[in-house]
Amino acid sequence: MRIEISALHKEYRGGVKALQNLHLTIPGGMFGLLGPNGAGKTTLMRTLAGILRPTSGSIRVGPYDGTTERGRDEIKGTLGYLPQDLGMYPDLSAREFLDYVAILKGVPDRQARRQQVEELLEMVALSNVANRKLKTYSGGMKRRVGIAQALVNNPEFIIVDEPTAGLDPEERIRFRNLLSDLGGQRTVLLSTHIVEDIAQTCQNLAVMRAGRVVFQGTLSQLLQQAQGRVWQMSLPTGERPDKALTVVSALHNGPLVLYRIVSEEAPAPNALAVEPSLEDGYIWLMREQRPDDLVAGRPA
Ligand SMILES: Nc1ncnc2c1ncn2[C@@H]1O[C@H](COP(=O)(O)OP(=O)(O)OP(=O)(O)O)[C@@H](O)[C@H]1O
Repeated sequence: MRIEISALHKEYRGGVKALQNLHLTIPGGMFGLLGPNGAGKTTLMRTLAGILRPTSGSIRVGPYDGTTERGRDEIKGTLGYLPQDLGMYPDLSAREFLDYVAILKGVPDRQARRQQVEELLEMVALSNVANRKLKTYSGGMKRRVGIAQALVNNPEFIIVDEPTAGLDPEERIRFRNLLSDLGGQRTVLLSTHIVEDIAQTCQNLAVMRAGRVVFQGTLSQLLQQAQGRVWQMSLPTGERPDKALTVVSALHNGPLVLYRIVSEEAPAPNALAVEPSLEDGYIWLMREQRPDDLVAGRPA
């Protein structure tokens, strides 16, 4: 399912312009949305999910028009949403909770519900603990229940907002793999400020800053932007690179410190250009570029 957003604005009461002239095309499959806290990602997710009304602009989700009341209802019918702050009833078991969500989502037949709930529990590897109360679950298990509730009724479009925050590395990898599997047949929009989550799951991504999309393209296009702009140089401990430079990392090694620096020009005559990582590309977008230059292939 293809999603087209154009000239989207959202201004909150009180005058905060959370989305400003935002253009974005999500082709289908896994799609990453990366941006710092406050960039407007949650506002965009909530607007796409029909929870917030845009101030102006257009949204199309497959055949549905997200700017009309009817279109928003149709989108809700085809959408699964895992918000950042999903409320769960701590005294319900995962099985009871999913059954409850299925009732809310209009699966009236008890047998059909039971079958769906069992399939979902299986998919997120929680069948063997499905009768335990949710309050006894770890953070990672709760996220898996969260994705299971988003999958009730097999939606074509899934929005997942910051799903791996607070998870340990093993659970994070497990959750990412689960999302990648889902992206095989659906459109999955994954919003995060964790660069590694996107690097491991999405070929296509957008980067947001201050309510705008400042980059849209593939991972390799983002890396290309940072090509020739990532440097390594060593300085004796106690000396520091110029304050104006963007330092990505500093690795202490005996009497020397190895700095990784993102900069248009070589930061020192002996600095070596190195291959950029996705994190470097992201830092480059955040620190060095102007928003208007950046959307791959078309203006912001
Ligand atoms: N209900 C609201 N009323 C007023 N301003 C809001 C509201 N919700 C969000 N904002 C503001 O809109 C801007 C974008 O916030 P949003 O939550 O969409 O960003 P985000 O990229 O999702 O950040 P985070 O990762 O911290 O949730 C921020 O300046 C925020 O303070």
